[in-house]
Amino acid sequence: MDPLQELLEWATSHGVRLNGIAPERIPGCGIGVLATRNIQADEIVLDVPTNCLRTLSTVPKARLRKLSETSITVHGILAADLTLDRSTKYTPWDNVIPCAADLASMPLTWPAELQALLPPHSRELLAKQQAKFNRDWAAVATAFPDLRAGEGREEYRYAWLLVNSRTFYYLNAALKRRRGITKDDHMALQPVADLFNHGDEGGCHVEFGSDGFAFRATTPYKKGDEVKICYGRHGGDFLLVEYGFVMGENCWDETLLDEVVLERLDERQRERLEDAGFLGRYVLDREAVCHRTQVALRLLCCKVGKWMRFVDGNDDGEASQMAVDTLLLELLREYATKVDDTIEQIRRLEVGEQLQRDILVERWRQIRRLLDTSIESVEQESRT
Ligand SMILES: C[S@@+](CC[C@H](N)C(=O)[O-])C[C@H]1O[C@@H](n2cnc3c(N)ncnc32)[C@H](O)[C@@H]1O
Repeated sequence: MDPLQELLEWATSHGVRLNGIAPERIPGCGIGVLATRNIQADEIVLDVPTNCLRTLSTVPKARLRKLSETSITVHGILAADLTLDRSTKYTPWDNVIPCAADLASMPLTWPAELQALLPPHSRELLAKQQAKFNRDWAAVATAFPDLRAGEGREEYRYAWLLVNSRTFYYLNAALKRRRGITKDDHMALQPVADLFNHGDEGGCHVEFGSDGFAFRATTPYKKGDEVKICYGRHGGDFLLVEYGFVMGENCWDETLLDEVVLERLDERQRERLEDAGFLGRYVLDREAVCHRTQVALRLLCCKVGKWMRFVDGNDDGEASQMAVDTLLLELLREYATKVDDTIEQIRRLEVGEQLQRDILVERWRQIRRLLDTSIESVEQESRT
Protein backbone atom coordinates (compact mmCIF):
# COMPACT_ATOMS: atom_id res chain seq x y z
CA MET A 1 0.00 0.00 0.00
CA ASP A 2 1.11 3.59 -0.64
CA PRO A 3 2.81 4.84 2.59
CA LEU A 4 0.63 7.97 2.59
CA GLN A 5 -2.53 5.86 2.39
CA GLU A 6 -1.21 3.67 5.19
CA LEU A 7 -0.50 6.73 7.33
CA LEU A 8 -4.04 8.02 6.77
CA GLU A 9 -5.58 4.69 7.75
CA TRP A 10 -3.40 4.49 10.85
CA ALA A 11 -4.07 8.14 11.80
CA THR A 12 -7.85 7.96 11.31
CA SER A 13 -7.98 4.76 13.35
CA HIS A 14 -6.34 6.79 16.16
CA GLY A 15 -8.95 9.55 15.94
CA VAL A 16 -7.30 12.00 13.50
CA ARG A 17 -10.04 13.61 11.39
CA LEU A 18 -9.30 15.08 7.95
CA ASN A 19 -12.01 17.25 6.44
CA GLY A 20 -11.59 18.18 2.76
CA ILE A 21 -7.81 17.71 2.71
CA ALA A 22 -5.34 14.95 1.80
CA PRO A 23 -1.53 14.76 1.78
CA GLU A 24 0.19 14.57 -1.61
CA ARG A 25 3.75 14.68 -2.94
CA ILE A 26 4.52 18.21 -4.15
CA PRO A 27 7.57 18.75 -6.39
CA GLY A 28 10.30 20.63 -4.53
CA CYS A 29 8.42 20.61 -1.20
CA GLY A 30 8.35 16.91 -0.21
CA ILE A 31 4.83 16.11 0.94
CA GLY A 32 2.19 18.81 1.41
CA VAL A 33 -1.55 19.01 2.02
CA LEU A 34 -4.05 19.62 -0.79
CA ALA A 35 -7.74 20.57 -0.70
CA THR A 36 -9.82 17.65 -2.02
CA ARG A 37 -12.89 19.91 -2.42
CA ASN A 38 -13.65 23.62 -2.14
CA ILE A 39 -13.07 24.70 1.47
CA GLN A 40 -14.75 27.70 3.12
CA ALA A 41 -12.84 30.06 5.41
CA ASP A 42 -13.32 29.07 9.06
CA GLU A 43 -13.85 25.36 8.37
CA ILE A 44 -11.88 22.98 10.56
CA VAL A 45 -9.82 20.90 8.11
CA LEU A 46 -7.91 18.73 10.58
CA ASP A 47 -8.33 17.50 14.15
CA VAL A 48 -5.51 15.67 15.91
CA PRO A 49 -6.44 14.28 19.33
CA THR A 50 -4.00 14.43 22.24
CA ASN A 51 -3.57 10.63 22.32
CA CYS A 52 -1.79 10.81 18.90
CA LEU A 53 0.88 13.30 19.94
CA ARG A 54 4.50 12.44 20.70
CA THR A 55 5.56 14.59 23.64
CA LEU A 56 7.58 14.28 26.82
CA SER A 57 4.65 12.22 28.20
CA THR A 58 5.05 9.49 25.55
CA VAL A 59 8.79 8.96 26.14
CA PRO A 60 9.24 5.63 28.00
CA LYS A 61 9.83 6.34 31.69
CA ALA A 62 13.20 4.55 31.97
CA ARG A 63 14.54 6.45 28.94
CA LEU A 64 13.23 9.75 30.25
CA ARG A 65 14.76 9.14 33.69
CA LYS A 66 18.21 8.54 32.21
CA LEU A 67 18.03 11.61 30.00
CA SER A 68 16.67 13.77 32.82
CA GLU A 69 19.90 13.20 34.77
CA THR A 70 21.62 15.38 32.13
CA SER A 71 21.04 19.00 31.14
CA ILE A 72 19.31 18.04 27.89
CA THR A 73 16.51 20.14 26.33
CA VAL A 74 13.02 18.79 25.57
CA HIS A 75 14.02 19.03 21.90
CA GLY A 76 16.99 16.77 22.68
CA ILE A 77 14.83 14.27 24.58
CA LEU A 78 12.29 13.94 21.76
CA ALA A 79 15.14 13.43 19.27
CA ALA A 80 16.71 10.78 21.54
CA ASP A 81 13.35 9.03 21.74
CA LEU A 82 13.06 8.99 17.93
CA THR A 83 16.60 7.62 17.66
CA LEU A 84 16.22 4.90 20.29
CA ASP A 85 12.65 3.82 19.53
CA ARG A 86 12.63 0.26 18.14
CA SER A 87 8.89 -0.32 18.62
CA THR A 88 6.41 -0.57 15.74
CA LYS A 89 3.99 1.81 17.44
CA TYR A 90 4.63 4.64 14.98
CA THR A 91 5.73 2.70 11.86
CA PRO A 92 3.12 4.15 9.43
CA TRP A 93 4.07 7.65 10.61
CA ASP A 94 7.84 6.97 10.45
CA ASN A 95 7.44 5.67 6.87
CA VAL A 96 6.42 9.08 5.48
CA ILE A 97 8.96 11.16 7.42
CA PRO A 98 11.78 12.55 5.22
CA CYS A 99 14.87 10.31 5.13
CA ALA A 100 18.36 11.54 6.09
CA ALA A 101 19.18 12.40 2.44
CA ASP A 102 16.09 14.66 2.32
CA LEU A 103 17.62 16.77 5.10
CA ALA A 104 20.71 17.63 3.04
CA SER A 105 19.20 21.09 2.53
CA MET A 106 19.55 21.88 6.25
CA PRO A 107 22.73 23.98 6.72
CA LEU A 108 23.65 22.03 9.88
CA THR A 109 24.51 19.10 7.57
CA TRP A 110 26.60 21.18 5.12
CA PRO A 111 30.39 21.15 4.82
CA ALA A 112 32.07 23.98 6.76
CA GLU A 113 33.21 25.68 3.55
CA LEU A 114 29.60 26.19 2.43
CA GLN A 115 28.42 27.14 5.92
CA ALA A 116 31.06 29.89 5.94
CA LEU A 117 29.44 31.40 2.84
CA LEU A 118 25.99 31.72 4.36
CA PRO A 119 24.69 35.28 4.81
CA PRO A 120 25.72 36.75 8.21
CA HIS A 121 22.31 36.34 9.84
CA SER A 122 22.08 32.68 8.73
CA ARG A 123 25.59 32.11 10.10
CA GLU A 124 24.59 33.58 13.44
CA LEU A 125 21.46 31.38 13.64
CA LEU A 126 23.44 28.32 12.59
CA ALA A 127 26.09 28.92 15.28
CA LYS A 128 23.33 28.97 17.94
CA GLN A 129 21.70 25.86 16.48
CA GLN A 130 25.06 24.05 16.35
CA ALA A 131 25.78 24.95 20.00
CA LYS A 132 22.35 23.67 21.08
CA PHE A 133 22.81 20.45 19.11
CA ASN A 134 26.31 19.91 20.56
CA ARG A 135 24.94 20.29 24.12
CA ASP A 136 22.09 17.85 23.44
CA TRP A 137 24.39 15.34 21.76
CA ALA A 138 26.85 15.48 24.68
CA ALA A 139 23.94 14.79 27.06
CA VAL A 140 22.56 11.89 24.99
CA ALA A 141 26.01 10.36 24.54
CA THR A 142 26.45 10.48 28.32
CA ALA A 143 23.09 8.84 29.04
CA PHE A 144 23.40 6.27 26.21
CA PRO A 145 27.15 5.74 25.54
CA ASP A 146 26.41 2.99 22.98
CA LEU A 147 25.24 5.71 20.60
CA ARG A 148 28.81 7.01 20.34
CA ALA A 149 29.73 4.04 18.18
CA GLY A 150 29.32 3.98 14.38
CA GLU A 151 26.80 6.39 12.90
CA GLY A 152 25.19 7.24 16.25
CA ARG A 153 25.92 10.95 16.07
CA GLU A 154 24.57 11.25 12.49
CA GLU A 155 21.46 9.27 13.42
CA TYR A 156 20.86 11.53 16.40
CA ARG A 157 21.45 14.66 14.30
CA TYR A 158 18.90 13.41 11.76
CA ALA A 159 16.29 12.89 14.50
CA TRP A 160 17.21 16.24 16.09
CA LEU A 161 16.64 18.05 12.78
CA LEU A 162 13.30 16.29 12.30
CA VAL A 163 12.19 17.53 15.70
CA ASN A 164 13.52 20.98 14.83
CA SER A 165 11.44 21.26 11.68
CA ARG A 166 8.28 19.28 12.54
CA THR A 167 7.11 20.17 16.06
CA PHE A 168 4.26 22.38 17.20
CA TYR A 169 3.95 24.64 20.21
CA TYR A 170 2.29 22.59 22.93
CA LEU A 171 1.95 22.67 26.68
CA ASN A 172 0.64 19.96 29.01
CA ALA A 173 0.92 19.12 32.69
CA ALA A 174 4.17 17.14 32.28
CA LEU A 175 5.85 20.03 30.46
CA LYS A 176 4.56 22.54 33.02
CA ARG A 177 5.97 20.44 35.87
CA ARG A 178 9.44 20.18 34.35
CA ARG A 179 11.93 22.52 35.99
CA GLY A 180 13.92 25.09 34.02
CA ILE A 181 12.13 24.74 30.70
CA THR A 182 11.39 27.70 28.47
CA LYS A 183 8.78 28.43 25.82
CA ASP A 184 11.12 26.79 23.28
CA ASP A 185 10.64 23.48 25.11
CA HIS A 186 6.87 23.42 24.62
CA MET A 187 6.98 20.89 21.82
CA ALA A 188 4.82 18.16 20.36
CA LEU A 189 5.08 16.02 17.25
CA GLN A 190 1.76 15.29 15.58
CA PRO A 191 0.95 12.96 12.67
CA VAL A 192 -0.54 14.36 9.41
CA ALA A 193 -0.35 17.91 10.83
CA ASP A 194 3.41 17.72 10.31
CA LEU A 195 2.78 17.49 6.56
CA PHE A 196 1.57 21.09 6.18
CA ASN A 197 4.07 23.26 4.33
CA HIS A 198 4.74 26.88 5.25
CA GLY A 199 3.08 29.88 3.63
CA ASP A 200 4.18 33.39 4.59
CA GLU A 201 0.59 34.56 4.83
CA GLY A 202 -0.70 31.51 6.68
CA GLY A 203 -3.79 29.75 5.44
CA CYS A 204 -4.79 27.84 8.57
CA HIS A 205 -4.97 28.84 12.17
CA VAL A 206 -3.64 26.23 14.61
CA GLU A 207 -5.42 25.97 17.97
CA PHE A 208 -4.74 23.53 20.76
CA GLY A 209 -6.65 22.63 23.90
CA SER A 210 -6.87 19.71 26.30
CA ASP A 211 -8.45 17.52 23.59
CA GLY A 212 -5.78 18.12 20.96
CA PHE A 213 -5.10 20.33 17.94
CA ALA A 214 -7.56 21.83 15.45
CA PHE A 215 -6.54 23.40 12.12
CA ARG A 216 -9.01 26.01 10.91
CA ALA A 217 -8.84 27.48 7.38
CA THR A 218 -8.38 31.25 7.50
CA THR A 219 -9.10 31.67 3.80
CA PRO A 220 -11.23 29.82 1.22
CA TYR A 221 -9.47 27.14 -0.87
CA LYS A 222 -10.39 25.71 -4.25
CA LYS A 223 -10.19 21.96 -4.83
CA GLY A 224 -6.56 21.13 -5.67
CA ASP A 225 -5.07 24.18 -3.88
CA GLU A 226 -2.25 23.56 -1.42
CA VAL A 227 -3.43 24.25 2.14
CA LYS A 228 -0.64 25.79 4.22
CA ILE A 229 0.08 27.04 7.70
CA CYS A 230 2.46 29.81 8.72
CA TYR A 231 5.42 28.59 10.81
CA GLY A 232 5.91 32.19 11.96
CA ARG A 233 6.78 35.58 10.47
CA HIS A 234 10.23 34.41 9.46
CA GLY A 235 12.75 35.94 7.10
CA GLY A 236 14.68 33.82 4.60
CA ASP A 237 17.71 33.26 6.84
CA PHE A 238 15.57 31.71 9.57
CA LEU A 239 13.64 29.50 7.13
CA LEU A 240 16.88 28.29 5.61
CA VAL A 241 18.64 27.43 8.89
CA GLU A 242 15.66 26.09 10.85
CA TYR A 243 13.70 24.40 8.03
CA GLY A 244 16.17 23.97 5.15
CA PHE A 245 14.27 25.74 2.38
CA VAL A 246 14.15 29.02 0.49
CA MET A 247 10.81 30.28 -0.77
CA GLY A 248 10.04 32.39 -3.84
CA GLU A 249 8.03 35.24 -2.34
CA ASN A 250 8.24 35.95 1.36
CA CYS A 251 6.59 39.10 2.71
CA TRP A 252 8.61 38.75 5.96
CA ASP A 253 12.00 38.57 4.30
CA GLU A 254 14.78 40.80 5.59
CA THR A 255 18.55 41.00 5.65
CA LEU A 256 21.22 42.54 7.86
CA LEU A 257 23.35 45.41 6.57
CA ASP A 258 25.83 45.14 9.46
CA GLU A 259 28.73 44.10 7.26
CA VAL A 260 28.74 47.32 5.26
CA VAL A 261 27.57 49.69 8.01
CA LEU A 262 29.96 48.56 10.77
CA GLU A 263 32.92 48.83 8.39
CA ARG A 264 32.34 52.59 8.12
CA LEU A 265 32.30 53.29 11.86
CA ASP A 266 35.45 54.22 13.78
CA GLU A 267 36.01 53.08 17.35
CA ARG A 268 34.54 56.23 18.92
CA GLN A 269 31.42 56.01 16.79
CA ARG A 270 30.96 52.36 17.71
CA GLU A 271 31.25 53.29 21.38
CA ARG A 272 28.64 56.03 21.02
CA LEU A 273 26.24 53.62 19.30
CA GLU A 274 26.92 50.95 21.90
CA ASP A 275 26.19 53.40 24.74
CA ALA A 276 22.97 54.50 23.06
CA GLY A 277 21.96 50.83 22.46
CA PHE A 278 22.17 51.11 18.67
CA LEU A 279 25.28 49.11 17.75
CA GLY A 280 24.53 46.42 15.15
CA ARG A 281 21.39 44.64 13.86
CA TYR A 282 20.83 46.98 10.95
CA VAL A 283 17.83 45.45 9.20
CA LEU A 284 16.59 45.99 5.67
CA ASP A 285 13.16 44.49 5.03
CA ARG A 286 10.96 44.64 1.94
CA GLU A 287 9.85 48.18 2.81
CA ALA A 288 12.83 50.10 4.19
CA VAL A 289 15.79 50.11 6.56
CA CYS A 290 15.02 50.06 10.28
CA HIS A 291 15.31 52.94 12.75
CA ARG A 292 18.60 51.50 14.10
CA THR A 293 20.12 51.89 10.62
CA GLN A 294 18.83 55.47 10.43
CA VAL A 295 20.54 56.19 13.76
CA ALA A 296 23.87 54.64 12.72
CA LEU A 297 23.94 56.38 9.33
CA ARG A 298 23.09 59.73 10.92
CA LEU A 299 26.13 59.44 13.14
CA LEU A 300 28.19 59.19 9.95
CA CYS A 301 26.45 62.21 8.37
CA CYS A 302 25.74 64.68 11.20
CA LYS A 303 27.54 66.51 13.99
CA VAL A 304 27.35 64.63 17.31
CA GLY A 305 25.00 67.20 18.94
CA LYS A 306 22.50 66.91 16.11
CA TRP A 307 22.81 63.12 16.15
CA MET A 308 22.08 63.05 19.90
CA ARG A 309 18.99 65.20 19.41
CA PHE A 310 17.78 62.69 16.80
CA VAL A 311 18.46 59.77 19.15
CA ASP A 312 16.58 61.54 21.97
CA GLY A 313 13.63 62.24 19.70
CA ASN A 314 14.16 66.04 19.74
CA ASP A 315 15.02 66.26 16.03
CA ASP A 316 12.82 64.58 13.39
CA GLY A 317 15.87 64.00 11.15
CA GLU A 318 14.21 65.70 8.17
CA ALA A 319 17.12 68.09 7.54
CA SER A 320 19.71 65.30 7.44
CA GLN A 321 17.57 62.80 5.49
CA MET A 322 19.08 63.62 2.10
CA ALA A 323 22.65 63.05 3.32
CA VAL A 324 21.56 59.83 5.05
CA ASP A 325 19.85 58.58 1.87
CA THR A 326 22.93 59.34 -0.23
CA LEU A 327 25.10 57.32 2.16
CA LEU A 328 22.50 54.53 2.33
CA LEU A 329 22.46 54.29 -1.46
CA GLU A 330 26.25 53.97 -1.50
CA LEU A 331 26.15 51.21 1.14
CA LEU A 332 23.35 49.29 -0.59
CA ARG A 333 25.29 49.33 -3.87
CA GLU A 334 28.45 48.26 -2.06
CA TYR A 335 26.60 45.34 -0.48
CA ALA A 336 25.03 44.40 -3.83
CA THR A 337 28.56 44.08 -5.31
CA LYS A 338 29.63 41.90 -2.36
CA VAL A 339 26.56 39.69 -2.89
CA ASP A 340 27.41 39.25 -6.60
CA ASP A 341 31.01 38.33 -5.69
CA THR A 342 29.79 35.77 -3.13
CA ILE A 343 27.44 34.17 -5.69
CA GLU A 344 30.34 33.90 -8.13
CA GLN A 345 32.53 32.36 -5.41
CA ILE A 346 29.86 29.72 -4.61
CA ARG A 347 29.43 28.91 -8.31
CA ARG A 348 33.15 28.12 -8.57
CA LEU A 349 33.01 25.72 -5.58
CA GLU A 350 32.68 21.99 -5.86
CA VAL A 351 32.26 21.14 -2.17
CA GLY A 352 28.99 19.78 -0.83
CA GLU A 353 25.99 18.78 -2.92
CA GLN A 354 24.70 20.68 -5.94
CA LEU A 355 21.37 21.13 -4.11
CA GLN A 356 23.14 22.78 -1.17
CA ARG A 357 25.06 25.17 -3.43
CA ASP A 358 21.86 26.01 -5.35
CA ILE A 359 19.99 26.81 -2.14
CA LEU A 360 22.86 28.97 -0.93
CA VAL A 361 22.97 30.90 -4.23
CA GLU A 362 19.18 31.32 -4.11
CA ARG A 363 19.33 32.79 -0.60
CA TRP A 364 21.93 35.34 -1.77
CA ARG A 365 19.76 36.13 -4.81
CA GLN A 366 16.85 36.87 -2.50
CA ILE A 367 19.07 39.27 -0.59
CA ARG A 368 20.13 40.85 -3.88
CA ARG A 369 16.44 41.39 -4.71
CA LEU A 370 15.84 43.08 -1.34
CA LEU A 371 18.80 45.37 -2.07
CA ASP A 372 17.59 46.13 -5.62
CA THR A 373 14.11 47.06 -4.39
CA SER A 374 15.56 49.34 -1.75
CA ILE A 375 18.07 50.94 -4.15
CA GLU A 376 15.22 51.69 -6.56
CA SER A 377 13.02 53.20 -3.88
CA VAL A 378 15.80 55.40 -2.38
CA GLU A 379 16.72 56.58 -5.90
CA GLN A 380 13.10 57.41 -6.60
CA GLU A 381 12.76 59.20 -3.28
CA SER A 382 15.82 61.33 -3.96
CA ARG A 383 14.44 62.34 -7.40
CA THR A 384 11.19 63.69 -5.91
C1 LIG B 1 6.58 20.39 8.86
S1 LIG B 1 7.40 19.75 7.46
C2 LIG B 1 6.19 19.88 6.18
C3 LIG B 1 6.04 18.61 5.41
C4 LIG B 1 7.21 18.23 4.55
N1 LIG B 1 7.13 18.91 3.27
C5 LIG B 1 7.33 16.74 4.33
O1 LIG B 1 7.62 16.31 3.22
O2 LIG B 1 7.19 15.99 5.29
C6 LIG B 1 8.53 21.05 7.20
C7 LIG B 1 9.47 20.83 6.02
O3 LIG B 1 8.75 20.93 4.80
C8 LIG B 1 9.51 21.66 3.81
N2 LIG B 1 8.76 22.90 3.50
C9 LIG B 1 7.83 23.51 4.25
N3 LIG B 1 7.33 24.59 3.65
C10 LIG B 1 7.96 24.69 2.47
C11 LIG B 1 7.90 25.63 1.40
N4 LIG B 1 7.07 26.68 1.41
N5 LIG B 1 8.72 25.44 0.35
C12 LIG B 1 9.59 24.38 0.30
N6 LIG B 1 9.69 23.46 1.31
C13 LIG B 1 8.89 23.61 2.37
C14 LIG B 1 10.85 21.93 4.44
O4 LIG B 1 11.71 20.88 4.10
C15 LIG B 1 10.55 21.90 5.94
O5 LIG B 1 11.66 21.55 6.73
